[in-house]
Amino acid sequence: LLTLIAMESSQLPGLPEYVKIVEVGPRDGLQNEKVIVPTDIKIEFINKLSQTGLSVIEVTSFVSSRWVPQMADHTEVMKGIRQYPGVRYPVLTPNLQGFHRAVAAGATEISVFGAASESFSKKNINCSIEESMGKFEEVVKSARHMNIPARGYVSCALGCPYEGSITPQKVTEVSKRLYSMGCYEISLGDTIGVGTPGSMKRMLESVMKELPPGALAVHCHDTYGQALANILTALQV
Ligand SMILES: CC(C)(COP(=O)([O-])OP(=O)([O-])OC[C@H]1O[C@@H](n2cnc3c(N)ncnc32)[C@H](O)[C@@H]1OP(=O)([O-])[O-])[C@@H](O)C(=O)NCCC(=O)NCCSC(=O)C[C@@](C)(O)CC(=O)[O-]
Repeated sequence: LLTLIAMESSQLPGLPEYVKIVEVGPRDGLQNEKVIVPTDIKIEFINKLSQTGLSVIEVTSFVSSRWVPQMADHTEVMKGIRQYPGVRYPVLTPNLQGFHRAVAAGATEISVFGAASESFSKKNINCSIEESMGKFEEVVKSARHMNIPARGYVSCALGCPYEGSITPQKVTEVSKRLYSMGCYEISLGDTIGVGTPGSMKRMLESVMKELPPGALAVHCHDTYGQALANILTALQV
């Protein structure tokens, strides 16, 4: 699982010179594993990732353990990892409760996570898109007061497991709200991997009418083997 953001333009036509990788394995990779991975193994995994040259590693989620049991040890993981110089360790925070717990555990960067699909928002974080924006406003405002950078995810940017197609306009609208409230980077998630190079291009062209390309990332799941093609397209748009 990779989240990529292209920076600057390259000598090669259509390809960027530099690509930022946000490693999300310890969080997104593990969150759906049925067997609970022991905390010390997670810590060792993250410490090893830190030694690979990655500059951003998403560590865990400060969510409800009833909803995501695999992330119940968020505080122990956050406190237990070795934080290497030059590496950032963001965590997911859906609301103020999660944010305060994350900060208490030593988090110095956070992400809020919304959706462009009403049904997905309800199933994932138990509230409507509108309600989620209110919660995220509170989190991002508190983060800004503490000089903690905030990212924003938009799930279902290329399709929803419950609603099917999602319009690029809806993705643009949600992205714009997250950016306007102070998220420095918006990660557009192909949550169920149904995107194609064509739908990726259409969605990004819409979002890029409202947001600077440098503030955009893509988060591609490889469910149908399309992630690399979709990422390549995103780098070229
Ligand atoms: C958001 C909630 C918490 C709302 O859950 P809720 O049940 O609506 O929350 P609530 O405010 O009504 O409170 C109910 C109980 O939850 C507790 N609670 C309330 N907030 C927290 C918190 N932060 N941490 C721990 N506990 C919390 C709260 O204290 C209370 O406890 P009780 O009084 O009943 O004992 C819940 O729906 C949840 O935890 N959802 C998790 C969703 C999740 O982690 N999904 C996976 C990540 S998103 C993703 O994978 C997509 C992404 C990012 O990768 C991009 C892509 O691929 O598209």
